[in-house]
Amino acid sequence: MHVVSREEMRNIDQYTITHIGLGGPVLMENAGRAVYAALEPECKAGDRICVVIGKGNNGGDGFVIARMLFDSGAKVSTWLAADPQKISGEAANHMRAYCACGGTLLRISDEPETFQQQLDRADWIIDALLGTGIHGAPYPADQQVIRWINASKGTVISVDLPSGVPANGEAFDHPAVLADQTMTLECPKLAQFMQPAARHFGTVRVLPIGIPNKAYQQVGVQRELRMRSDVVRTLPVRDPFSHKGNHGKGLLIAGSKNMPGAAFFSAKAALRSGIGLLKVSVPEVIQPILAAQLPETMYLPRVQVALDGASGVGIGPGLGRDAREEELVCRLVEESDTIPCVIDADGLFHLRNHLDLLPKRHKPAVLSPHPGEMALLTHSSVQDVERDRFGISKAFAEKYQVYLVLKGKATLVTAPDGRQIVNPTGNAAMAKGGSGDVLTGILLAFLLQHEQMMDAVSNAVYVHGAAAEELAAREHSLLDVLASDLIEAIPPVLHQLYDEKTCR
Ligand SMILES: NC(=O)C1=CN([C@@H]2O[C@H](COP(=O)(O)OP(=O)(O)OC[C@H]3O[C@@H](n4cnc5c(N)ncnc54)[C@H](OP(=O)(O)O)[C@@H]3O)[C@@H](O)[C@H]2O)[C@@H](O)CC1
Ligand SMILES: Nc1ncnc2c1ncn2[C@@H]1O[C@H](COP(=O)(O)OP(=O)(O)O)[C@@H](O)[C@H]1O
Ligand SMILES: [K+]
Repeated sequence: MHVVSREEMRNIDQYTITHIGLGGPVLMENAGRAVYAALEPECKAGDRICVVIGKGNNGGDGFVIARMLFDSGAKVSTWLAADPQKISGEAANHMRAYCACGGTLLRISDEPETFQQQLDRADWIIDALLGTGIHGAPYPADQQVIRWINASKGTVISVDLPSGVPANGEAFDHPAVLADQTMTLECPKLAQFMQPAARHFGTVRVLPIGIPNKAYQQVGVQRELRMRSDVVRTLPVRDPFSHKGNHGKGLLIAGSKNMPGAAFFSAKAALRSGIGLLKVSVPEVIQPILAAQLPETMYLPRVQVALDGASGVGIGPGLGRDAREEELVCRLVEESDTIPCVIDADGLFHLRNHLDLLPKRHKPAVLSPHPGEMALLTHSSVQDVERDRFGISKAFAEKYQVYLVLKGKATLVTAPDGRQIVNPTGNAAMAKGGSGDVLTGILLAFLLQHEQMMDAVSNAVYVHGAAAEELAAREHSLLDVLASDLIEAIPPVLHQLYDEKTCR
């Protein structure tokens, strides 16, 4: 499923209308019909529904929804936030169709008190005020309508976008609808994955409105939301005659005296994610503790680190920040030139002054910063990173020729050629020290078992988040999940995914 910017969505609509010949009224009819079909099973007989309509095409969708509700005998009141004379194009066609079917239009500016009363009594409020077309802050009259909607008690369903939210997710401080549910038309917009916009969406449903694939190809959309079916399709299949050497010989350089756990989490996650052989390089002082906890791996004293036949390397979790480690990180990034290399945490800290090593590699490295580390790598602030996750990731991945995993809610994976995949899994239970170390291990293991690096990285991020969801869905709350619990939830997640693979 594609993820689009405002401009891409407009071009896709335009291509569909002009070159494919599906007219604007058809798409609008499809959009309104899709929202109605999603809403109808949730409404009880006698529920009061208030449809709030703006001047543009988002309002046009609202007319279609109002018409279908009216025709079905629902208790619908339809409120216009604009002058009907100023409504034009497809929206005007659908306004006329609504009226021709016998529907009544009320203007908010004529009867603001009645509007507020009806909003207060409504079980459902359909927000079709503003969609992707808004520029800047909503006009003052619309801001007032938005405040009234937000003060209402009914369930607010936003059509396409919560009104007032900029589709590209730019930071804003003006009023915007706080939806309970957003029925996104055709495909998710960037705003759904960015702060502060994302908080306005409530739960999201994506409703297809019949845009053909050709339109996406023509516009050249390079962003996708990872679907479960993509993960199931691309997970590696084990050859029944395989042996441990076929599933990767990983070398993990992690952990220090004060952070032995980081090495443990990454190593155990790699083993749980299918790696064939794993060697962990830690300072000698912590080796006995780790060896007792994790007897499945081999150990290599930190002072003797060498690739020594490894087919993939993971560097960084809990590594430490001394000059010795900086040298080690640089050496390994250079020496592991032709094999997968995952760099995280302290590895990124050291690498920040040696980024020029990255584009020289034959096999692109995988970097997995959280927003703080990304700010360090780009000499910017966390706010700068969060303001433009998509743009900053793309520029960095292309410039340094790396796979970049920008972590957070909706972790974003970017390939060296600029393709981007948004991850849908995960929850706030992962907001705890050690979660990232688990991801490093899954990444290393998956890179050694997948054909395509983009699949390996995206599937690792998906499984990592799905493990947290699995825990929260069963015996855990969002408060009590530990990094070690995440590792123990990898098996049920993989079990389920492989089950789905064999069912196909
Ligand atoms: N065929 C299609 O393309 C399809 C589109 N679809 C639907 O259309 C939506 C996009 O429609 P859109 O482009 O008309 O924009 P929309 O969000 O309704 O409002 C823009 C209007 O608001 C105005 N306005 C501007 N800035 C403003 C502000 N700050 N505060 C207040 N008002 C402001 C501006 O007028 P202006 O004031 O600039 O004259 C303009 O008239 C999209 O989200 C989806 O729901 C679907 O039906 C599928 C087919
Ligand atoms: N609120 C959240 N929703 C979804 N995922 C989250 C959330 N908070 C953290 N995560 C995930 O948890 C992991 C945390 O990684 P990181 O910050 O590197 O942790 P650490 O360095 O402590 O191990 C990342 O994969 C991130 O995407
Ligand atoms: K809307």
